[in-house]
Amino acid sequence: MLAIQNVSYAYTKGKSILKNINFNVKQGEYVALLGESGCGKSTLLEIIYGLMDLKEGTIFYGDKKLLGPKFNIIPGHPFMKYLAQDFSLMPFTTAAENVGEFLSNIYKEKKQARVKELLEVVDMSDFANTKVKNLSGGQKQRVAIARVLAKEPKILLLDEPFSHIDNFRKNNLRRRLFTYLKAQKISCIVATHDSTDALSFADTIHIIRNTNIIASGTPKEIYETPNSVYVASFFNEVNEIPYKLLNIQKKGTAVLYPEQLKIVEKSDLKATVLNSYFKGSFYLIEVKFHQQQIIIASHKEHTKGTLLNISL
Ligand SMILES: Nc1ncnc2c1ncn2[C@@H]1O[C@H](COP(=O)(O)OP(=O)(O)OP(=O)(O)O)[C@@H](O)[C@H]1O
Repeated sequence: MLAIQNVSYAYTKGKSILKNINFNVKQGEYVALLGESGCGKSTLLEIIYGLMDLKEGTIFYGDKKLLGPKFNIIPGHPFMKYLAQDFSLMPFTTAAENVGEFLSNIYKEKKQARVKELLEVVDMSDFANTKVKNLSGGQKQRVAIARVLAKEPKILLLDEPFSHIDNFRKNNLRRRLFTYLKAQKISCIVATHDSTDALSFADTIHIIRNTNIIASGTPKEIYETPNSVYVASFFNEVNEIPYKLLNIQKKGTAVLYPEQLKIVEKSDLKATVLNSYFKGSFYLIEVKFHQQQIIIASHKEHTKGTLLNISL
């Protein structure tokens, strides 16, 4: 449906932000772009939306080549909506008016029903008649999400869509929004730092580093077989332990999440407890293993100085 082919970009000559980016997005697919701050996620969304002219690379929507502002008087495309980090709302009108701004006034009842439906998706029905300037940051963000959905885009580009929303609401909102998008077969590309956005909901994750996509796959593939510490560290704490310290006859270093190390009754591998951190349903135990500090998940707390037997 959407094909991003060999896209490269530099704001200033000789300083590449993105190099040879390639990926496809199918109808109804949710693609997450994950990467550290400044790696070019927003730039890529802006390019896809048509806010920048490309010197290298092409973007196709089906057979149609998408062009930048040089060729489009009004940048952007009718089938695609982009939610930037600044929301772009009208502060002096109500949440409902913002959501309905681009909907036709000819069919008033239809418009009202659509606005109501979308405010329900983002759990903002109670604030329908509140002026946007009187809403909190998170509430504004929810109105902005409803607004980009109003005209039933085929593709949605979301830049850190839940960054202002507290955890209590975030999980609920994510479930509602992504269920809605799947049901409507709306494709979406989300730029995020938040691993939950990606792990729990995305169909495909692309991880960007130093101008390139360095890992792509389903959330399960990327989580279970990360190709580097950078990739793994988006999802969890990570330990890098030389194989020889784990008594494994292999060159190199193992990349292990805390839950991949176990505390057992007996083992040749000994570690001394430095700290226990309560994480709600489990503890993270920081231990000294040889000269290294590593982190192990445990269902119970361990007191400082305890000698633990550990294994893989
Ligand atoms: N208009 C611009 N002119 C020049 N450089 C820019 C411009 N916009 C962004 N940059 C630079 O391009 C790089 C990528 O920025 P971008 O906003 O795409 O990153 P990001 O991954 O979305 O970051 P974040 O997660 O912090 O939002 C950064 O080094 C940034 O300083």
